Amino acid sequence: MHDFRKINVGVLGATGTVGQRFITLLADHPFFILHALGASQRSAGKPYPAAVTWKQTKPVPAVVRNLVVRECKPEFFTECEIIFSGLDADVAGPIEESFRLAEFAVFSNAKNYRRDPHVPLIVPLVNSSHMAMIPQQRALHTPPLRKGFILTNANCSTTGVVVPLAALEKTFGPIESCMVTTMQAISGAGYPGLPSLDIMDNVVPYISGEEEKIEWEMLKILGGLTEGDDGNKAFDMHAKQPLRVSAMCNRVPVIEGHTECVSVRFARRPPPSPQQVREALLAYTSDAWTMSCPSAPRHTVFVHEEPDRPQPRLDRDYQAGAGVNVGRVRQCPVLDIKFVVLANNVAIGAATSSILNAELAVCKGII
Ligand SMILES: NC(=O)C1=CN([C@@H]2O[C@H](COP(=O)(O)OP(=O)(O)OC[C@H]3O[C@@H](n4cnc5c(N)ncnc54)[C@H](OP(=O)(O)O)[C@@H]3O)[C@@H](O)[C@H]2O)C=CC1
Ligand SMILES: N[C@@H](CC(=O)OP(=O)(O)O)C(=O)O
Repeated sequence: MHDFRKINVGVLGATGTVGQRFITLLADHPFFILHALGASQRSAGKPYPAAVTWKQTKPVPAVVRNLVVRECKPEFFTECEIIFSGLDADVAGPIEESFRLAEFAVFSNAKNYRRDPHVPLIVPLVNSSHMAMIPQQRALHTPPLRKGFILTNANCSTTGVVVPLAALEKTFGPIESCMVTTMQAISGAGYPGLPSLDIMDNVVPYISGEEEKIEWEMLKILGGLTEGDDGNKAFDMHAKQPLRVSAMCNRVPVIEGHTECVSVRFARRPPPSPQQVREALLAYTSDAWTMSCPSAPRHTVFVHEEPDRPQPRLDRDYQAGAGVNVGRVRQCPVLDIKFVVLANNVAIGAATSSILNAELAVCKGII
């Protein structure tokens, strides 16, 4: 474990589903000190416990009980260096930009900057190397930013798929095709989720914008970084080996934990066997683990052998929801291999990923 000075951090969207998980995970963190909380004007000015509808299984941590919620403006967060954003996407764009321009390191959960060619879209268990884009992002500003940047995590369902796919590509080379069908938990919609009469005893086969996000974000995350002739790194989104992705997204009556059925076809022929795939998933270790990031899971991918696992209620909190669960690895008669993924949408699908991204930035000397 590195010997770092502790860093003051702020959480924007602190009263939301993701914000509450940020607070739970940061309450006693070896690198970070929870220093300031931000939310809307509806909540600003109130002591945190009065502003939030607390829905975590642990009580409101002592470290935030006496914090007063602030408006999400840089001038109210001056003692912080790092900002974690769990803001609603409707407002995240300009607010996160204001913090970047004010020289804060912004680790965002929102979708707003994921497609920006100069913003790293990082799943910390997969592509931390994309942090190499940060100096170029800073240089785009006049004058160049000294410390500020925006770095985003991925959509929670994208995260669940790209972790096993990265493990498989590392061992077997490029994947040509991927079909994914999701069964997404209600908490993915943010508090209060869907009306009970819409989701109880029901499945909703539509989540606005979700399929397009997954189909696009996977290419940026699994793509490489190429050095341009002007020394600028750009994203090479599978230009050489086009990965084709098709996603079908559903909302199901589960509180937390996204389940995803995945089928893949490898470029290499013959493809690997199910047993070879299981071994590659088990052997895969993330940079976050090798760099001793405190929130990194020991098993990046936990492979279940039982025929009826993983299941959200039983498996979503394994390794504090920081790893990804895979089960039912088997031959696919249409593509090559198919399996089931379970990712905790609020942990590795959101807050844990952003915290791991910040831990990696500290371990890499970027902060
Ligand atoms: N839930 C999940 O599983 C995942 C969510 N995400 C993304 O993370 C972000 C947060 O999601 P989630 O926690 O579910 O959303 P919630 O709706 O639960 O929380 C939204 C947060 O944004 C704040 N907010 C709303 N409007 C404003 C404003 N005008 N100014 C400042 N703050 C504002 C709210 O504050 P207030 O309480 O005062 O209204 C609240 O703290 C979203 O972008 C979402 O897409 C990403 C991955 C997974
Ligand atoms: N949209 C996901 C949650 C999420 O990841 O959102 P976004 O891609 O906007 O960060 C869901 O509803 O389950």
